Amino acid sequence: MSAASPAITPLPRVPRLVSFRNSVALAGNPIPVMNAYLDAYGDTVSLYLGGVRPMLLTRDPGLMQHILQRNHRNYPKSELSHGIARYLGQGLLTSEGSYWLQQRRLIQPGFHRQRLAALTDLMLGVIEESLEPLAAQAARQGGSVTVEVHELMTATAFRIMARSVFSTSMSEAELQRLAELLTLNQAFYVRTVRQPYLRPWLQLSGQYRHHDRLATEMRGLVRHYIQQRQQAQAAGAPAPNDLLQMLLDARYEDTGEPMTEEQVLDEAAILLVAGHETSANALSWLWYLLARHPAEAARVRAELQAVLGDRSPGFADLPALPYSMQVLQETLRLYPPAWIMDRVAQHDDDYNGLPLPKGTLISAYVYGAHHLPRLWEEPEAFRPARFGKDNPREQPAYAYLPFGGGPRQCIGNQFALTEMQLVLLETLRRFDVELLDDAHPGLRPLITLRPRNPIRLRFRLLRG
Ligand code: HEM
Repeated sequence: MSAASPAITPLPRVPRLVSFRNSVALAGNPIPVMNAYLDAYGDTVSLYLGGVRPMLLTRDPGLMQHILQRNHRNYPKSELSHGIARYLGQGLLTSEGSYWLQQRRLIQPGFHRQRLAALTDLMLGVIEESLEPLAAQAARQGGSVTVEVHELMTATAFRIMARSVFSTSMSEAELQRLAELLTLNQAFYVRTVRQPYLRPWLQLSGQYRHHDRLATEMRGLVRHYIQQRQQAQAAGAPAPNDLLQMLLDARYEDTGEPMTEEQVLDEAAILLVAGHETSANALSWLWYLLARHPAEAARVRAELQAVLGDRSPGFADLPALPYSMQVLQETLRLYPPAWIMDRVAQHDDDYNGLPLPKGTLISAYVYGAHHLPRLWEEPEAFRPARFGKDNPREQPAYAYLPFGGGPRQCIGNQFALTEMQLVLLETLRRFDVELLDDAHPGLRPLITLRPRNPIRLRFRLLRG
């Protein structure tokens, strides 16, 4: 087959009846269903989402690169991604075309290294606030405390994000309500996508209206913080160095104008959502893996002791702690929070002989590529050494894409890696982390890949 004129290859198709029969299983946990389809039919397969919506599912790195990078102009996000805008607004994550590009150009500089370095202290403060009560409780209880790690990491990552955006601490009740509203709407949205046949009933039973009200409440909470900031500044308060200030200070290159309050609200809400749940899930899986693999935890601790001695890490220390980064990279391979991404063909196209007619919905199955035995030796094994400098990567481009790829790659990837590295190091400086329950927590793939069941671990104080 020549690269210039590849033969047209008919795409394997999961029969519609099989798609429909599996739609309930797919709604519960799509990962085993998708794996089974791809194992049976090949790396790219066509199926019916919920037995209704035709879709092309792929774990082929080449095709993923084609839609995300090489020919990205032809592949905007699909209605699956845009639909969430109903609950989140039109921010970077949900917008498209020239509006997206203008916003990306405006916001990208806000994530430069100096800002990240400036946010490090704030992150360390939040981590300290999360760990200190646990250390105190462990000390009272003879040296250890039981932790449900997904809850702890969600609260920590949410606080890090909320403080990075808004600086001033929100009340605990507001934080919790905000997190709850985001979770409720996300779960509802995913249900409407995976079980489209339920939509008429959800409409009739007032579920859509209810969730619209929750979205209004969420926006109200965020708006309150924006207005508070504007009032403080009008009264001459100094400007904090946080992401909200970055959004308020940003000026469009062509007009010199700032964003409207609605735009700032949309972008702030998107940062909160995109930035906390992804990291929270990655960190939860990280603790599960390290508790399962104490030798790996010991290796991270040895590295941090050698580099930091007894002190906390600063931003400048992080590059000197490569093994902690490898542990994160391997966690993101095994449990990529953004486990699937969707795009839709705007015009007729083809890839390596595979016709991709206008309107084709394509799901880039990141989890599938990260677990493909053809690409990864013993793909289910937790082996941070894979990402070592001395271990040349053998995978093709786009075999590993926890932060996506192409122009819509995650804007917060450095932010996330910094935050996660700090959580990892600060926790291991204080605690040994032990597994309480041998069972795998299971997967709950919503928009992000959560653990299905609680992950209960024992945090044992290292000193005192
Ligand atoms: C482990 C943590 C994270 C993971 C795995 C992750 C993953 C991703 C992925 C895969 C995309 C691309 C989605 C697509 O192309 O369809 C994305 C986009 C995005 N992420 Fe992240 N993310 C993480 C953390 C963060 C953080 C901390 C922030 C904010 C501080 C953030 C903000 C965003 C935004 C705004 C976008 C949309 C960018 C655009 O379309 O221009 N993410 N993220």
